[in-house]
Amino acid sequence: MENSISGDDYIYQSGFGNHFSSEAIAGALPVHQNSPLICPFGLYAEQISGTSFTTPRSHNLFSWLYRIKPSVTHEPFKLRVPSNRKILSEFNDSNSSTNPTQLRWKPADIPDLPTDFIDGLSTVCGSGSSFMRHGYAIHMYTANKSMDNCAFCNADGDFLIVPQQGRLFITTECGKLKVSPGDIAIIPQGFRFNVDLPDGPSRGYVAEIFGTHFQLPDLGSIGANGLASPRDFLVPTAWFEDKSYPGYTIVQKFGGELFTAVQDFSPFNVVAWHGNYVPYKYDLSKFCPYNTVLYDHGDPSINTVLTAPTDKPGVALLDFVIFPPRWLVAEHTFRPPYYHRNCMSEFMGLIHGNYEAKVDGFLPGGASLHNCMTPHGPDTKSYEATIARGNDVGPHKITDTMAFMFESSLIPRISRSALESPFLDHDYYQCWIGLKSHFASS
Ligand SMILES: O=C(O)Cc1cc(O)ccc1O
Ligand SMILES: [Fe+2]
Repeated sequence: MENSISGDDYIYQSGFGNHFSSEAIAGALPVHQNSPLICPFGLYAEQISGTSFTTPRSHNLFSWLYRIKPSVTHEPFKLRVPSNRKILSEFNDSNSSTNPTQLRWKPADIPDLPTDFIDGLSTVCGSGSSFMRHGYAIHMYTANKSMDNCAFCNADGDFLIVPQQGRLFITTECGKLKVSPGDIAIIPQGFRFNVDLPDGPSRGYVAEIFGTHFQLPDLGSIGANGLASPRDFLVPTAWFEDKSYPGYTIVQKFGGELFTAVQDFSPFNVVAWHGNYVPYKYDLSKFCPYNTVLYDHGDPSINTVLTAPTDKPGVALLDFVIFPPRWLVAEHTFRPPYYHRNCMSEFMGLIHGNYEAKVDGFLPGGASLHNCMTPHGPDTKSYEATIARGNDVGPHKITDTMAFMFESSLIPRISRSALESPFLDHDYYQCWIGLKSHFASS
């Protein structure tokens, strides 16, 4: 691949789970070995692992980075003051509550004060613990300024970032990712990255998973093709800067706390790398939805983009599911989502447009949480409108919509800041109160 220092910095390699290689300078990757006595161009070899060394090969994740200075070259980590106390990585009585009520949040305002991606992160809910390597956290962010002279490193888990407003130009140790609303980005545990906000005001959602990584769902009887195609996942190409940066700060999230370490050079000094442990992005409009073509409503699992598994087959730590534009064709069928209570817990967000189960109140940038076994479904207005349209509706395409769900088998606790948020919609329950009995026994 061409060096990206001049010209377009955003050159990608494609494929999910490949073992990639990338050189910003031809010849920078050692040939036939990972740790030569002296690496090409005098670079340092450094490995980053995403799984234990002995994880079976099918799931083993690691990359080799060839860099100008190794990432260890920094002053000691110190607890950052002030830390961002709104970020949680374990969930207990002291920081969060259980709550079976249907919860919904209006879109949060973008702050007036200068706020970067790190300071703008706030945990909504989650379960388990980053220390125990099992669990997840759902955060949201609002930000208005680029990260300046600093890089973020999350030692706790992988980030799946869903921008809703404003593009994110993310520089990683493997290269650069341009992520627009409608795209998602995955930054695996441990990678250093910087988020630049070219559009200013930005808002979005983050699912963080502890102890495992995202994979493509099995397709079962769908066959070999469909849903998210491996070739549509884009991985950066090597990009580096050989610059001294006095006071450059690494902000390391470790056990939910933020630590800082100062160094005098850019962490984006990787001239070449190879491996399968990589940041990547995916454009949700590339998703190829499958669905019912005759009658009834398919379960939302049919729209799974990525899944983070547990040890139990078919039971996800966290599924990332989307509700994209698509044709609805089912006959004599209530086409919106059915009423239901789910043993899994459902956090939903809306990237743009409207969601088919809610006529109003669920807005782009907002969120809802329907916890384990909490009843939910279409609001009164969407139920009545669907019934009023009757049976004879024919094929209909729903457009201008992109809702998504983070669905987990672990029951989330809700953070204090989310429950005390001025954006919490205290009247959410009202959207179902008007559902009338249509029962007629004769
Ligand atoms: O609750 C929701 O809106 C998400 C959802 C959508 C759907 O089509 C079926 C089940 C489900 O949980
Ligand atoms: Fe649901």
